[in-house]
Amino acid sequence: MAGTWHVLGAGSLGGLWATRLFRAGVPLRIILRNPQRLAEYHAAGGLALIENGASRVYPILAELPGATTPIERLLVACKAYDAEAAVAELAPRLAKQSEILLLQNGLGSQQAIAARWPESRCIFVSSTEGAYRQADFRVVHAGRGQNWLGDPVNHQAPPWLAELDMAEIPYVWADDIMAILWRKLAINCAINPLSVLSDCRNGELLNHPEPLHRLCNELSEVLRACGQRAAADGLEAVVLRIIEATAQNYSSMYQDVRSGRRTEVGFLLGQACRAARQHGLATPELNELFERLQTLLRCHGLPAD
Ligand SMILES: NC(=O)C1=CN([C@@H]2O[C@H](COP(=O)(O)OP(=O)(O)OC[C@H]3O[C@@H](n4cnc5c(N)ncnc54)[C@H](OP(=O)(O)O)[C@@H]3O)[C@@H](O)[C@H]2O)C=CC1
Ligand SMILES: CC(C)(CO)C(=O)C(=O)O
Repeated sequence: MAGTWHVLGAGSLGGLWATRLFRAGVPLRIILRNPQRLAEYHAAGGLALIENGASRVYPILAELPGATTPIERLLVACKAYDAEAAVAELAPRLAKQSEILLLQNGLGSQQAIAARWPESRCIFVSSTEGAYRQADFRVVHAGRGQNWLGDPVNHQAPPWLAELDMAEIPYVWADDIMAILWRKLAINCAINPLSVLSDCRNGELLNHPEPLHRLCNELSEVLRACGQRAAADGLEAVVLRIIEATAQNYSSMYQDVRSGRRTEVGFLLGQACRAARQHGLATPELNELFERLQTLLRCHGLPAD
Protein backbone atom coordinates (compact mmCIF):
# COMPACT_ATOMS: atom_id res chain seq x y z
CA MET A 1 0.00 0.00 0.00
CA ALA A 2 3.01 2.37 -0.36
CA GLY A 3 1.87 5.65 -1.83
CA THR A 4 -1.72 5.30 -0.62
CA TRP A 5 -3.19 8.36 1.06
CA HIS A 6 -5.37 7.91 4.12
CA VAL A 7 -7.69 10.85 4.76
CA LEU A 8 -9.00 11.07 8.30
CA GLY A 9 -12.31 12.91 8.35
CA ALA A 10 -14.67 13.15 5.39
CA GLY A 11 -15.90 16.63 6.33
CA SER A 12 -15.48 19.87 4.40
CA LEU A 13 -11.74 20.08 3.71
CA GLY A 14 -11.17 16.31 3.98
CA GLY A 15 -13.89 15.77 1.38
CA LEU A 16 -12.47 18.46 -0.87
CA TRP A 17 -9.00 16.89 -0.80
CA ALA A 18 -10.19 13.28 -1.01
CA THR A 19 -12.48 13.75 -4.02
CA ARG A 20 -9.88 15.66 -6.04
CA LEU A 21 -7.13 13.13 -5.27
CA PHE A 22 -9.46 10.23 -6.07
CA ARG A 23 -10.57 11.56 -9.44
CA ALA A 24 -6.91 12.11 -10.38
CA GLY A 25 -6.33 8.38 -9.84
CA VAL A 26 -4.31 8.72 -6.63
CA PRO A 27 -4.69 5.63 -4.37
CA LEU A 28 -6.74 6.72 -1.41
CA ARG A 29 -8.85 5.61 1.54
CA ILE A 30 -10.95 7.67 3.89
CA ILE A 31 -11.15 6.83 7.57
CA LEU A 32 -14.51 7.31 9.28
CA ARG A 33 -14.94 7.47 13.01
CA ASN A 34 -17.22 4.46 13.71
CA PRO A 35 -19.31 1.67 12.13
CA GLN A 36 -22.41 3.87 12.08
CA ARG A 37 -20.66 6.57 10.05
CA LEU A 38 -19.26 3.88 7.75
CA ALA A 39 -22.75 2.44 7.19
CA GLU A 40 -24.12 5.94 6.47
CA TYR A 41 -21.28 6.51 4.01
CA HIS A 42 -22.00 3.26 2.19
CA ALA A 43 -25.70 4.18 2.06
CA ALA A 44 -24.75 7.54 0.48
CA GLY A 45 -22.81 5.64 -2.21
CA GLY A 46 -19.64 7.69 -1.73
CA LEU A 47 -18.50 11.24 -1.24
CA ALA A 48 -20.18 13.97 -3.31
CA LEU A 49 -18.36 17.10 -4.40
CA ILE A 50 -20.43 20.04 -5.60
CA GLU A 51 -18.52 22.48 -7.76
CA ASN A 52 -20.03 25.37 -9.73
CA GLY A 53 -23.46 23.92 -8.99
CA ALA A 54 -22.65 20.47 -10.45
CA SER A 55 -22.58 17.45 -8.16
CA ARG A 56 -20.65 14.22 -8.64
CA VAL A 57 -20.35 11.25 -6.30
CA TYR A 58 -16.98 9.52 -5.90
CA PRO A 59 -17.06 5.94 -4.52
CA ILE A 60 -13.87 6.26 -2.47
CA LEU A 61 -12.95 3.23 -0.34
CA ALA A 62 -13.64 3.88 3.32
CA GLU A 63 -12.50 2.11 6.47
CA LEU A 64 -12.50 2.37 10.24
CA PRO A 65 -9.62 3.49 12.46
CA GLY A 66 -9.21 -0.13 13.61
CA ALA A 67 -8.44 -1.50 10.10
CA THR A 68 -5.08 -3.23 9.89
CA THR A 69 -3.50 -1.83 6.73
CA PRO A 70 -0.41 0.27 7.54
CA ILE A 71 -0.63 4.00 7.01
CA GLU A 72 2.17 5.64 5.04
CA ARG A 73 0.66 9.08 4.45
CA LEU A 74 -2.12 10.44 6.61
CA LEU A 75 -4.05 13.62 5.90
CA VAL A 76 -5.65 14.73 9.17
CA ALA A 77 -8.73 16.73 8.17
CA CYS A 78 -10.64 17.11 11.43
CA LYS A 79 -10.92 20.13 13.72
CA ALA A 80 -7.91 21.13 15.83
CA TYR A 81 -9.56 19.96 19.07
CA ASP A 82 -10.09 16.44 17.66
CA ALA A 83 -6.76 16.01 15.90
CA GLU A 84 -4.46 14.56 18.56
CA ALA A 85 -7.00 12.00 19.83
CA ALA A 86 -7.85 11.02 16.25
CA VAL A 87 -4.19 10.37 15.38
CA ALA A 88 -3.73 8.45 18.66
CA GLU A 89 -6.43 6.02 17.55
CA LEU A 90 -4.46 5.34 14.36
CA ALA A 91 -1.00 5.37 15.90
CA PRO A 92 -0.56 1.55 15.91
CA ARG A 93 -1.05 1.61 12.14
CA LEU A 94 1.49 4.34 11.37
CA ALA A 95 4.37 2.93 9.34
CA LYS A 96 7.90 3.83 10.33
CA GLN A 97 8.74 7.14 8.66
CA SER A 98 5.12 7.77 7.81
CA GLU A 99 4.02 11.26 6.88
CA ILE A 100 1.24 13.13 8.67
CA LEU A 101 -0.28 16.16 6.95
CA LEU A 102 -2.04 18.45 9.39
CA LEU A 103 -4.77 20.67 7.92
CA GLN A 104 -5.82 22.29 11.19
CA ASN A 105 -6.31 26.01 11.62
CA GLY A 106 -4.55 27.84 14.44
CA LEU A 107 -1.58 26.39 16.30
CA GLY A 108 -0.99 23.96 19.13
CA SER A 109 -2.51 20.76 17.77
CA GLN A 110 0.23 20.40 15.13
CA GLN A 111 3.08 20.76 17.64
CA ALA A 112 1.40 18.32 20.05
CA ILE A 113 1.17 15.68 17.30
CA ALA A 114 4.71 16.29 16.04
CA ALA A 115 6.08 15.92 19.59
CA ARG A 116 4.07 12.75 20.34
CA TRP A 117 4.95 10.90 17.11
CA PRO A 118 8.55 11.95 16.43
CA GLU A 119 9.15 9.07 14.01
CA SER A 120 6.59 10.47 11.59
CA ARG A 121 7.30 13.44 9.39
CA CYS A 122 4.70 16.09 10.19
CA ILE A 123 3.79 18.48 7.41
CA PHE A 124 1.77 21.51 8.45
CA VAL A 125 -0.81 22.94 6.06
CA SER A 126 -2.38 26.38 6.07
CA SER A 127 -5.42 26.61 3.81
CA THR A 128 -7.49 29.48 2.50
CA GLU A 129 -9.66 27.21 0.37
CA GLY A 130 -13.36 27.30 1.26
CA ALA A 131 -15.64 24.29 1.63
CA TYR A 132 -18.70 23.38 3.64
CA ARG A 133 -20.92 20.36 4.23
CA GLN A 134 -24.30 20.67 2.55
CA ALA A 135 -25.21 17.36 4.19
CA ASP A 136 -23.25 14.36 5.43
CA PHE A 137 -20.80 13.26 2.73
CA ARG A 138 -21.85 16.15 0.44
CA VAL A 139 -19.19 18.81 0.22
CA VAL A 140 -19.55 22.15 -1.55
CA HIS A 141 -16.39 23.74 -2.93
CA ALA A 142 -17.29 27.28 -1.93
CA GLY A 143 -14.17 29.34 -2.49
CA ARG A 144 -10.92 29.13 -4.35
CA GLY A 145 -7.83 29.65 -2.27
CA GLN A 146 -4.36 28.41 -1.60
CA ASN A 147 -2.74 25.67 0.49
CA TRP A 148 0.69 26.32 1.97
CA LEU A 149 2.50 23.13 2.96
CA GLY A 150 5.71 23.01 4.93
CA ASP A 151 7.78 21.09 7.41
CA PRO A 152 9.28 23.27 10.17
CA VAL A 153 12.11 20.75 10.69
CA ASN A 154 13.02 19.47 7.22
CA HIS A 155 12.59 21.92 4.36
CA GLN A 156 12.94 19.34 1.59
CA ALA A 157 9.82 19.13 -0.57
CA PRO A 158 8.28 15.61 -0.74
CA PRO A 159 8.06 13.89 -4.16
CA TRP A 160 4.29 13.35 -3.92
CA LEU A 161 3.61 17.06 -4.45
CA ALA A 162 3.29 15.98 -8.10
CA GLU A 163 0.09 14.19 -7.08
CA LEU A 164 -1.37 17.49 -5.88
CA ASP A 165 -0.58 18.93 -9.34
CA MET A 166 -2.38 15.97 -10.95
CA ALA A 167 -5.34 16.50 -8.63
CA GLU A 168 -5.37 20.26 -9.32
CA ILE A 169 -5.09 21.00 -5.63
CA PRO A 170 -3.49 24.44 -5.42
CA TYR A 171 -0.41 24.52 -3.21
CA VAL A 172 2.83 26.24 -2.43
CA TRP A 173 5.69 24.41 -0.70
CA ALA A 174 6.64 26.93 1.99
CA ASP A 175 10.10 27.14 3.57
CA ASP A 176 8.66 29.01 6.54
CA ILE A 177 5.29 27.42 7.25
CA MET A 178 5.36 28.63 10.88
CA ALA A 179 5.38 32.27 9.71
CA ILE A 180 2.33 31.57 7.55
CA LEU A 181 0.46 29.78 10.35
CA TRP A 182 1.28 32.46 12.91
CA ARG A 183 0.20 35.24 10.55
CA LYS A 184 -3.12 33.49 9.87
CA LEU A 185 -3.61 32.86 13.59
CA ALA A 186 -3.06 36.57 14.32
CA ILE A 187 -5.50 37.62 11.58
CA ASN A 188 -8.13 35.21 12.94
CA CYS A 189 -7.51 36.49 16.50
CA ALA A 190 -7.98 40.10 15.41
CA ILE A 191 -11.15 39.57 13.38
CA ASN A 192 -13.10 36.50 14.46
CA PRO A 193 -13.68 37.05 18.22
CA LEU A 194 -14.65 40.70 17.72
CA SER A 195 -17.10 39.73 15.00
CA VAL A 196 -18.72 37.21 17.40
CA LEU A 197 -18.84 39.63 20.33
CA SER A 198 -20.13 42.51 18.18
CA ASP A 199 -22.56 40.19 16.39
CA CYS A 200 -21.58 41.59 13.02
CA ARG A 201 -20.17 40.98 9.56
CA ASN A 202 -16.44 41.51 9.19
CA GLY A 203 -16.87 44.90 7.46
CA GLU A 204 -18.64 46.45 10.44
CA LEU A 205 -15.47 46.07 12.51
CA LEU A 206 -14.07 49.03 10.57
CA ASN A 207 -16.51 51.26 12.46
CA HIS A 208 -14.48 50.62 15.64
CA PRO A 209 -10.83 50.93 14.61
CA GLU A 210 -9.43 51.49 18.14
CA PRO A 211 -9.95 47.98 19.58
CA LEU A 212 -8.60 46.52 16.34
CA HIS A 213 -5.53 48.76 16.56
CA ARG A 214 -4.80 47.76 20.16
CA LEU A 215 -5.30 44.07 19.40
CA CYS A 216 -3.00 44.19 16.38
CA ASN A 217 -0.31 45.89 18.49
CA GLU A 218 -0.47 43.15 21.12
CA LEU A 219 -0.61 40.38 18.52
CA SER A 220 2.45 41.85 16.77
CA GLU A 221 4.32 41.80 20.08
CA VAL A 222 3.36 38.17 20.63
CA LEU A 223 4.52 37.23 17.13
CA ARG A 224 7.86 38.99 17.66
CA ALA A 225 8.35 37.27 21.03
CA CYS A 226 7.76 33.94 19.25
CA GLY A 227 10.48 34.79 16.71
CA GLN A 228 7.95 35.60 13.98
CA ARG A 229 9.14 39.09 12.99
CA ALA A 230 8.07 38.73 9.34
CA ALA A 231 4.56 37.70 10.39
CA ALA A 232 4.39 40.66 12.80
CA ASP A 233 5.49 43.37 10.36
CA GLY A 234 2.53 45.20 8.82
CA LEU A 235 -0.03 43.00 10.62
CA GLU A 236 -2.57 45.77 11.16
CA ALA A 237 -2.51 46.82 7.49
CA VAL A 238 -3.09 43.19 6.44
CA VAL A 239 -5.95 42.80 8.92
CA LEU A 240 -7.63 45.95 7.60
CA ARG A 241 -7.18 44.76 4.01
CA ILE A 242 -8.74 41.37 4.83
CA ILE A 243 -11.65 43.02 6.62
CA GLU A 244 -12.30 45.15 3.53
CA ALA A 245 -11.99 42.15 1.20
CA THR A 246 -14.38 40.07 3.33
CA ALA A 247 -16.62 42.95 4.48
CA GLN A 248 -19.86 41.16 3.58
CA ASN A 249 -18.83 37.83 5.18
CA TYR A 250 -19.48 36.47 8.61
CA SER A 251 -16.25 35.05 10.05
CA SER A 252 -15.92 31.28 10.43
CA MET A 253 -16.08 31.62 14.24
CA TYR A 254 -19.25 33.70 13.95
CA GLN A 255 -20.81 31.00 11.77
CA ASP A 256 -19.73 28.26 14.20
CA VAL A 257 -21.27 30.04 17.19
CA ARG A 258 -24.52 30.87 15.38
CA SER A 259 -24.83 27.22 14.27
CA GLY A 260 -24.12 25.90 17.76
CA ARG A 261 -20.82 24.29 16.70
CA ARG A 262 -17.73 24.17 18.86
CA THR A 263 -15.13 26.77 17.84
CA GLU A 264 -11.34 26.35 17.61
CA VAL A 265 -10.79 29.30 19.96
CA GLY A 266 -8.32 27.38 22.14
CA PHE A 267 -5.99 27.03 19.15
CA LEU A 268 -6.42 30.67 18.08
CA LEU A 269 -6.93 33.26 20.82
CA GLY A 270 -6.12 30.68 23.51
CA GLN A 271 -2.81 29.93 21.79
CA ALA A 272 -1.96 33.66 21.47
CA CYS A 273 -2.66 34.22 25.19
CA ARG A 274 -0.62 31.13 26.16
CA ALA A 275 2.32 32.26 24.02
CA ALA A 276 2.16 35.74 25.59
CA ARG A 277 2.23 34.23 29.10
CA GLN A 278 5.15 31.94 28.21
CA HIS A 279 7.13 34.99 27.07
CA GLY A 280 6.14 37.13 30.06
CA LEU A 281 4.24 39.63 27.88
CA ALA A 282 1.36 41.67 29.26
CA THR A 283 -1.53 41.44 26.77
CA PRO A 284 -4.56 42.95 28.55
CA GLU A 285 -6.60 43.41 25.35
CA LEU A 286 -6.12 39.80 24.24
CA ASN A 287 -6.83 38.44 27.72
CA GLU A 288 -10.01 40.48 28.09
CA LEU A 289 -11.17 39.50 24.61
CA PHE A 290 -10.57 35.82 25.42
CA GLU A 291 -12.48 36.08 28.72
CA ARG A 292 -15.44 37.86 27.10
CA LEU A 293 -15.54 35.31 24.30
CA GLN A 294 -15.34 32.38 26.72
CA THR A 295 -18.25 33.84 28.72
CA LEU A 296 -20.33 34.16 25.54
CA LEU A 297 -19.46 30.61 24.45
CA ARG A 298 -20.49 29.21 27.84
CA CYS A 299 -23.78 31.16 27.60
CA HIS A 300 -24.38 29.39 24.29
CA GLY A 301 -23.60 26.04 25.95
CA LEU A 302 -20.43 25.64 23.89
CA PRO A 303 -16.96 24.54 25.07
CA ALA A 304 -14.78 27.56 25.79
CA ASP A 305 -11.42 25.86 25.15
N1 LIG B 1 -13.93 24.30 5.85
C1 LIG B 1 -13.11 25.22 5.40
O1 LIG B 1 -13.44 25.94 4.44
C2 LIG B 1 -11.77 25.42 6.04
C3 LIG B 1 -11.38 24.69 7.13
N2 LIG B 1 -10.12 24.89 7.66
C4 LIG B 1 -9.67 24.11 8.79
O2 LIG B 1 -9.65 22.72 8.44
C5 LIG B 1 -9.89 21.91 9.60
C6 LIG B 1 -11.05 20.96 9.29
O3 LIG B 1 -12.20 21.76 9.16
P1 LIG B 1 -13.50 21.32 8.36
O4 LIG B 1 -13.14 20.44 7.22
O5 LIG B 1 -14.26 22.56 8.08
O6 LIG B 1 -14.25 20.48 9.48
P2 LIG B 1 -15.56 19.57 9.36
O7 LIG B 1 -16.25 19.69 10.68
O8 LIG B 1 -16.33 19.90 8.13
O9 LIG B 1 -14.99 18.10 9.19
C7 LIG B 1 -14.28 17.46 10.20
C8 LIG B 1 -14.42 15.98 9.98
O10 LIG B 1 -13.56 15.29 10.87
C9 LIG B 1 -14.25 14.12 11.27
N3 LIG B 1 -13.66 13.56 12.48
C10 LIG B 1 -13.47 14.15 13.69
N4 LIG B 1 -12.89 13.29 14.55
C11 LIG B 1 -12.73 12.12 13.87
C12 LIG B 1 -12.19 10.85 14.21
N5 LIG B 1 -11.69 10.61 15.42
N6 LIG B 1 -12.17 9.88 13.27
C13 LIG B 1 -12.67 10.12 12.03
N7 LIG B 1 -13.18 11.31 11.65
C14 LIG B 1 -13.21 12.29 12.55
C15 LIG B 1 -15.69 14.54 11.43
O11 LIG B 1 -16.49 13.39 11.41
P3 LIG B 1 -18.07 13.40 11.64
O12 LIG B 1 -18.66 13.83 10.33
O13 LIG B 1 -18.35 11.98 11.95
O14 LIG B 1 -18.33 14.36 12.75
C16 LIG B 1 -15.84 15.44 10.21
O15 LIG B 1 -16.24 14.72 9.09
C17 LIG B 1 -10.23 22.88 10.73
O16 LIG B 1 -9.10 23.11 11.53
C18 LIG B 1 -10.62 24.16 9.99
O17 LIG B 1 -10.40 25.34 10.74
C19 LIG B 1 -9.24 25.80 7.13
C20 LIG B 1 -9.60 26.55 6.05
C21 LIG B 1 -10.89 26.45 5.44
C1 LIG C 1 -10.08 35.80 6.99
C2 LIG C 1 -11.24 35.48 7.89
C3 LIG C 1 -11.16 36.28 9.14
C4 LIG C 1 -12.41 35.92 7.09
O1 LIG C 1 -13.56 36.00 7.82
C5 LIG C 1 -11.20 34.01 8.25
O2 LIG C 1 -10.24 33.34 7.97
C6 LIG C 1 -12.26 33.35 9.04
O3 LIG C 1 -13.40 33.74 8.98
O4 LIG C 1 -11.90 32.38 9.73
